[in-house]
Amino acid sequence: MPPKSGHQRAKNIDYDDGNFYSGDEYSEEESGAATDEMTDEDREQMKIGTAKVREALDTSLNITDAQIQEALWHYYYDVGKSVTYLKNKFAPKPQAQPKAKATSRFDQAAGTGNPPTGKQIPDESIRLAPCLGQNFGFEVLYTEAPPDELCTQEMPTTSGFFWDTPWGMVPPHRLGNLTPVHPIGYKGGLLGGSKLQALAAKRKQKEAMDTRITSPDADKAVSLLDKLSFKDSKPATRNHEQSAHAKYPSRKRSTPSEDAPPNPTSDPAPEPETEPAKPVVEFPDLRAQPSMFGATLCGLTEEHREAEVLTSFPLPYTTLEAFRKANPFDGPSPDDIVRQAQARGTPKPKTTPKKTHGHGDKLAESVDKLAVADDTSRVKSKNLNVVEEFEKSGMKRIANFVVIGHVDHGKSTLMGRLLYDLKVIDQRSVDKLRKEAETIGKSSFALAWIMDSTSEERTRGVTVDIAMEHFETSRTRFTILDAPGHRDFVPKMIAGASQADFALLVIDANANSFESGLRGQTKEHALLVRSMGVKSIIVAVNKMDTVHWNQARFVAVCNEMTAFFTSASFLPKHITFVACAGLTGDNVTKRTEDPRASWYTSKTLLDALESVEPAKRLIEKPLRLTIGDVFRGGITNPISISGRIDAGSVQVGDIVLAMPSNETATIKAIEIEHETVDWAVAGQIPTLHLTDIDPIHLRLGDIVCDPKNPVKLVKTFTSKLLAFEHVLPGTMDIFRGQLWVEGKITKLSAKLDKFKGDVVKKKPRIIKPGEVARVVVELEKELPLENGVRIVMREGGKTVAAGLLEG
Ligand SMILES: Nc1nc2c(ncn2[C@@H]2O[C@H](COP(=O)(O)OP(=O)(O)OP(=O)(O)O)[C@@H](O)[C@H]2O)c(=O)[nH]1
Repeated sequence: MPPKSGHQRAKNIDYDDGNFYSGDEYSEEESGAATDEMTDEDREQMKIGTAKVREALDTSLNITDAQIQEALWHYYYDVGKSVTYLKNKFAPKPQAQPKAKATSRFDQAAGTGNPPTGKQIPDESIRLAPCLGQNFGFEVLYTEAPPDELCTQEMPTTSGFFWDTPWGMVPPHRLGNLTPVHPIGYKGGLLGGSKLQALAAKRKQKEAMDTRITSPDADKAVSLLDKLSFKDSKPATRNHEQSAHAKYPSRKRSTPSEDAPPNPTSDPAPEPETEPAKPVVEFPDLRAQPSMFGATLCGLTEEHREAEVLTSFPLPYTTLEAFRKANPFDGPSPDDIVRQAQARGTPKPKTTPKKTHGHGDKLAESVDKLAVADDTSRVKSKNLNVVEEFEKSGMKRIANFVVIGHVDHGKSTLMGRLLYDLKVIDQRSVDKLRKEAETIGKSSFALAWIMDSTSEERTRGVTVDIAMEHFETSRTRFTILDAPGHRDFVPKMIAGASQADFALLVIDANANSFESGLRGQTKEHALLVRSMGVKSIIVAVNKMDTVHWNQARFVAVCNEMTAFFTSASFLPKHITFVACAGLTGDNVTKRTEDPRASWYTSKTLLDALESVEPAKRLIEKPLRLTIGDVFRGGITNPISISGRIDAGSVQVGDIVLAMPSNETATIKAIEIEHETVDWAVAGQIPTLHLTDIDPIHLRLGDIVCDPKNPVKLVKTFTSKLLAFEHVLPGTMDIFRGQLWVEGKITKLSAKLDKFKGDVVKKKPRIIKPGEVARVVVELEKELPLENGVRIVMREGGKTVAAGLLEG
C-alpha cells in the first residue's frame, strides 16, 4: 500500500486519541529503563508524587503505579501535568470523530489537500517539529501545533510522493546552501522521538536555563530565542542523535553547560576538539537503486562508479555524423534574418550561395524576395506644401466624436441606427446581422452589431474596444469613436476620448438605469472627456420609448445632468440635450412621428452633431500624432499605426520620431477611411504604414512627432488639477491618453480659485472634490508631455482628478 499522504493522516488522527502515545515509542520496558538511574532524591519525589497523582485520579481508572511513575518521570514530578496526561490516556474515549473526507492524490501531491487540523498543544504556542524537516537537513518552525501527520508512526523517511527519492544522491553542486541528511529508513517510531521525549528534553533545557538566568522575563525571552535558534545548533549532529534515540532515553542529570541550548546572547562555546563518538545504529538501506533517469539527473554513487556502470547516456542520433556537423546556431536565426531584411528594406545583393546547412539561407532568400516591396529607397517624398494642399482641397469640416456612457445605455445601437439611416450600411448587411443576432437570441442587438464587430463583443453583448466608423453630411466628415461603457474598459474609453473633438453622452431615460448609470460610468465618462480637453457635449436621452416619451422624465434628466455638467466646468452653451430612441430611430436622423413625443420640438441627433463647432486645426504647428492603434503582420506593410493628428501634418516619405522610444520611422503610405492619400492634417485620423522601425518601439498612446521638433520626455511637472475625489499627496496612475505610468503627487502647492485661477490658499493639506489646485507630480518613468497637455489621475480604478500641464 502506498504511504498515506500527510493530509489524509492529519484527518484521521487526533491528538486526544489514546493511541497517540502508544506503540513502540513507549512501553513498560522502556519506562523501566528510564528509572534505572534514579537518585535518592528522585525516589523520594516519586513516592510523594505517586501518592498525589493517585489521589487526583478517578479510582475507576485502572492505572498502575508504574504508569503513574512513568508519567511523573517524564513531567519532572509535575503532578498536574501527569494527571492530565494519565486522564487523557486512560479515561474512556470520547465519541469517535467523523471520518475525514478523502483527499485526492492530486491534492496530496500538490499539497493542496485539506489543511491539517492544527490542534493546539497545551502550554505551547510555538513548537518545533523536526520530524519532517530533518530529512532535508533543516527544521520546520510551527507557530501552532504541527500537523498531526508529522508525528505519527506511519511517517516514512520522507513525506508524500517523494518518500523514495534518492535525496542522498543529489550532486553537491546542486545543493547550494542546503546540507542534506541521508534518510534514515523506517524505524518504527517518530523520527524526532516521542512527545514525552520532546517534553523531557524541553524540561531539561529549561532546567539548564534556570541555573543561568534567574529573571523570569529573561527566562521567557531566552526560551523563545532558544526555540528560534534551534536551527543553528548543529543540525547534522542532532539528527544523528535523534535517530539513535529509537528507544526512550534514560535521563541523566546534566550540568547546565553540557546540555543547555546555545544562548544567542552569550559567547559561543568553543568547539570540542574531537567529536564525541556517535552511537551507531544500523538501518536497512531501503532506498531503491536509482533509475537510469535518476542517475543521469543526480549523478552516480561511488558503488556504481566502481562497478563501471554507464556514466553518460547519449541522446538518440547524436552519434551520427550529420548531427555533429549540423549546428543550429550557426548563422543568424530566422527572426534575425526577417528583421535585418525589413530594416534594410533593400533586396539583398545576389551572392554565390554558400554550401552550408541550407535552411537559414533559403529563408533569407525568400524573405529578401518579400522585402522587395519594403524598399525604403522607393519611399520618395513629394515634398508637398501640405498646408496649401489642404486649403486647395476644399475639404469638408472634420469632426471626430467619442460616444460615451454607462454600459447598455444604447450607445452602439444608437450609432448603428445613425449609420443605417444615413445609408452608410445597406439594408442587406443589416438584414444579415438581424438574422445572425436572432439565431443566438439577441435580436435587439442587431443594430449594435454594426459597431460591435468582434465575435466576443457580439456574444457578450458588450463593447470591448473602440470602434471607429465614418459618415458624412453635406458639410462635415464625421468619425465615430464608439467607446466601451463597462468600467473595466475605462482606459479604452480614455483612448477614444483622446482622439475626439467633442463627446456624445448616451443616457438611458429609464429611471432605474439612469440612477445606476450615475453611480457607474455616466458621470465618470463625462468628467474624463472634460479633463481631456473636450469642451462640447451632446446628451442623447435615449430609450425614450421605454418611458413612453414622458416629458417630465426628460426634463428631470436634463436638470440633474445640467447641474453636474456645470460643476464639471462645461459651459451651458456647449451642452445640448436630445430626446431619442436609437432602437426605433425616433429623433436620430428624422423627427419622431410618435404623438406622445409631440412636446419635443428641438434638434434631432444628426442636427445636434452638425451644430457642434469642430475644434480648431493646428495644421501649422509641429507634428503630434497620438497612436491609437498598432497593426502588425502585413507582408507589404509589416507595421502600421493609426491615430489622431493633434497638430501639424504628415506626408508620404516623411521621417517621424516615436516617443518615448525615441526611434525614427519612415512613412511609406497613408490611408484615410480606406483610401490611399498623399498627406493628412491635424484633426484627421489616418493610418500610417511605416518602415525602418521595429514594432516594439510603437505602443498605444505613444506620440509620433517631428524629429526636428520632438516632444519632451518629462519625469517631474507641475499641473493644475481639478479634483473629483479627495486628493492627498501619494501614488496615482497618471494617464496621458492611453499612455500611463505610476507616479505620485509630491506636493500640494496651492489651492486655486476655480474661475480666476488665483491662489486661494498656499500649501493646502487636502484638495476636496470640485476644488482646483496646483500640484507637483513625479513619475516613475518619463512620459512625452508638454505644456497644455491634459493628464488624468486614477487611483484604485477610479478617476480622482484631471490636470493640465503647466511646466
Ligand atoms: N427599448 C429600447 N432599447 C434600446 C434602445 N437602444 C438600445 N436598446 C437596447 O439596449 C441594449 C444595449 O444596447 P447597446 O447598444 O449594446 O448598449 P451599449 O451602451 O452600446 O453597451 P456597451 O457598448 O456594452 O457599453 C440592447 O438590447 C438594445 O437593443 C432604445 O432606444 N430603446
